[in-house]
Amino acid sequence: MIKAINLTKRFKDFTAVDSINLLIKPGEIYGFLGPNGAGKTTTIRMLTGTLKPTSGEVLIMEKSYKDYELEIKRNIGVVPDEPKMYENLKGSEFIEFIINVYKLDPKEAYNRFEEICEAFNIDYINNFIGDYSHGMKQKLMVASVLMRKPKVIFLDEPTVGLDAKATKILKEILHKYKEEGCCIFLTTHILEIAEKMCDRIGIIDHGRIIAEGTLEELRTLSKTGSTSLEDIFLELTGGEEIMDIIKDL
Ligand SMILES: Nc1ncnc2c1ncn2[C@@H]1O[C@H](COP(=O)(O)OP(=O)(O)OP(=O)(O)O)[C@@H](O)[C@H]1O
Repeated sequence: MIKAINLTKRFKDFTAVDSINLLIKPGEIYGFLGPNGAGKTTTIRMLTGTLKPTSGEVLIMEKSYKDYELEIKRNIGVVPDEPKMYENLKGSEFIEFIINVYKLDPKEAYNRFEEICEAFNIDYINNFIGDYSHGMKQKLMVASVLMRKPKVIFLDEPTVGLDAKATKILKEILHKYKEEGCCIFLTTHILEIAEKMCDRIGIIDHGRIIAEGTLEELRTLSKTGSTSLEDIFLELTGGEEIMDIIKDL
């Protein structure tokens, strides 16, 4: 469902994403991890058609953005790291806008939206988005994507700003969608989320995928025999040295 072939992005002479390959299937939750600045958001932006790769190719449901941009965009849902919404719209107007843009059946969409609002405690859609907190915007953005039930969902740091209950609900909904055959690609710094939710994990560092596999497969890469994703992540990305520095502080 999601395929990246030698995907590369250069900003002038800096290579942010360096020839990465991905293959993510229906019914799979793929966690994309990496230190700050590793290339996660740049990758998501290329996978979702908002940033043109320098070279390489992205295929979503075996189609490329070059030839099928609109069709792909109708079938994917994107929760960006910063929820960008029109601040002078009310939440209800934003939802109406989404229903119109995606030509959704209004009755069906509103029914689903209401259910999601109940689950996420969204009771503020008659207020202006400009007055929402980051978490309130994030919940509305997540709801506007889930309402459409897209076949492929990309989430960049989806739990940032969400409270514990909303995080739990999001995890449950994503699990349900995965069971129904949806393909989910998410980035997170919360390794516990990756550990518990993801079928496979890819670790990117300096623009290159340095490890990929199930949690079991990643555990075999640990030189110290550790089974915790946090230890494996730090081993692979050089974070262990930092622990030595902290000891000396
Ligand atoms: N438009 C841009 N112009 C120049 N450099 C950029 C641009 N966008 C991203 N970069 C650089 O590309 C690298 C990867 O950035 P990216 O946002 O993909 O990292 P990330 O893994 O998502 O990081 P974080 O976990 O901190 O969000 C960084 O060094 C960043 O400064």
